[in-house]
Amino acid sequence: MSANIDQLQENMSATGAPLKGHPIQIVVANDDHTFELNEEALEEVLLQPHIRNKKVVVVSVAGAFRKGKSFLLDFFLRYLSADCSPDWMGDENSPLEGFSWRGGSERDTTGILLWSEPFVCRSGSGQDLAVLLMDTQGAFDSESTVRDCATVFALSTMLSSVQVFNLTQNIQEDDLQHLQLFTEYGRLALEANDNVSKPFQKLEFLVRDWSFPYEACYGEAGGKKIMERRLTVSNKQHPELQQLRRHIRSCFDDISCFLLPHPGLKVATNPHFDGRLKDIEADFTEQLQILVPLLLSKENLIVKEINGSQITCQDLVEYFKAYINIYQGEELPEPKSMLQATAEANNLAAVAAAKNCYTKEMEDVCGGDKPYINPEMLHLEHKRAFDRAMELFASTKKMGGAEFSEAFSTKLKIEIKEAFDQLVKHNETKNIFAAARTPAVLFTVMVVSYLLAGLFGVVGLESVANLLNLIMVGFLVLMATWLYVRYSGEYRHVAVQIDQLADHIWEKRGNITINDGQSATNSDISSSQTQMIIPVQCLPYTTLNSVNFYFIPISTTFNYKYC
Ligand SMILES: Nc1nc2c(ncn2[C@@H]2O[C@H](COP(=O)(O)OP(=O)(O)OP(=O)(O)O)[C@@H](O)[C@H]2O)c(=O)[nH]1
Ligand SMILES: [Mg+2]
Repeated sequence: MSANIDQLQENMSATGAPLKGHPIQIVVANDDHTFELNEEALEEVLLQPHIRNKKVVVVSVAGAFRKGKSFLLDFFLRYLSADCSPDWMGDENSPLEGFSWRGGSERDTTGILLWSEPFVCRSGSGQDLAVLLMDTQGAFDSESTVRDCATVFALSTMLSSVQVFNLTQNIQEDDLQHLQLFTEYGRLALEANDNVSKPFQKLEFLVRDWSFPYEACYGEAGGKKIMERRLTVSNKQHPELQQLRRHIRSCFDDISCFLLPHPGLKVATNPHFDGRLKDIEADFTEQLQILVPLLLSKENLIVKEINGSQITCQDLVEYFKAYINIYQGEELPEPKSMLQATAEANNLAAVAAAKNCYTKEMEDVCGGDKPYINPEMLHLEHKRAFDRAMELFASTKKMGGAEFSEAFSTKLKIEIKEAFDQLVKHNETKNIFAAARTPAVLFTVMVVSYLLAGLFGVVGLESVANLLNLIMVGFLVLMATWLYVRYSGEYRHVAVQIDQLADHIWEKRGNITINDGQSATNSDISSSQTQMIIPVQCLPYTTLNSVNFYFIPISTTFNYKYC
């Protein structure tokens, strides 16, 4: 199928004119669900000297798999090969050739293909245009993800001037929903997304096997009737349906519809059918003779436009490269199936409800107007509220199954943990002792420095006394600065630094105890975490030596014992 451009086949078309060229895979679908551009092949097709500077017309056929897309494209090929002559259908015994098509239930076309030889056609205005035919991988086969289908549809819509949306039997609501999803995926990728100009050009709904000609006749007129019915927005419709219709209309400059009859049982069911006209119902070929010129006759050709300017084959190469890059990257959100999107939505709703339950419970315990609560109690309350929230999440009916919900359950746990951390911090700020920690620590250091300075001054160690005085002044400045910042609300980062220093000293509080060398007992040292004991014996006796002095400031820091 993925033939090489070097091996130019020269098939004979049904009209007797040589069918020059072959299908060539431009976008390759890899097994790991990535898409790759075959740049070399693309350039060989589009940079041929006789067409590279010509304006380009790109006609693509896209839609569900196994619905006769490639088969239809081969009739387009016949028409263009016959230079749009009226008897382009040719003789009734020639097999249909060109893009690979076949019967059976398994998918055939993968990725995106172009016909290797663009057709040069003179437009109604006398300009020579290069016409390209694009075949696409069918959507919704069992091997493709939603993302694969959306990527192929979006890429082919972005790169074509006419997108034929191939449907069977009717235009159903799910067809419109998929069209909405796929076009939105394409629109998202386009940078010039101003929501005013329409991103794509012509969309042709092509309904195959139309079985109700008594309701709407085959062809364009019947198609128009059906399309108006399906795409009309009315106030009676649910807003969701209205929005879907507006979205589709806002994506394309022109939308039309064509109803094709069933081609007959030989086409649909005979494994030996090779596309010859004599096996196809006359109704079908008659309508085909109307449809193909509607899309490809010289007067009806639509040049590919991007951002309002017509582009050449050479420009198209660059757009192919740019667009495929977008779909190879991670910047676009993952398009989801309806079930997945719905399951995600109701799991997220369950997470929100459970988190709300937790927040409400905790607000009753330690909300903004509630007083400080003991941290252990707070932890117990948190556990209770957490269990209730998790129970609520588990008991809420959700789509997607237990495995799918697992990720959301983890998300809920993380969110509750974050909320609890915030509550703990908030609770801390309500503790007036904690709030007073910084000034208390600073004040304590000042007083201790002052007392020790006096002590050292008396015994004649002036330099030590001066150093301690300096420390005291330093802490006085810190205290003044801290008070100013707290009062004015300016230079808050300075206050944060001072708080950190105070916290650091606070944390070391239990480690500094001045003792007389005797072993400390619980009764004479209030801090049970004594680790470093500095014997006061190393200090000379002072006037204070007879005073048993425990200096324990508010919420206690240092334990000094002078004997
Ligand atoms: N019922 C019906 N069958 C058709 C029609 N046109 C072609 N077929 C048959 O549909 C089968 C599939 O044709 P293809 O052209 O390979 O279909 P496709 O959409 O390209 O399939 P994939 O490449 O797998 O996406 C063939 O057996 C055709 O004979 C049609 O209008 N109606
Ligand atoms: Mg195909």
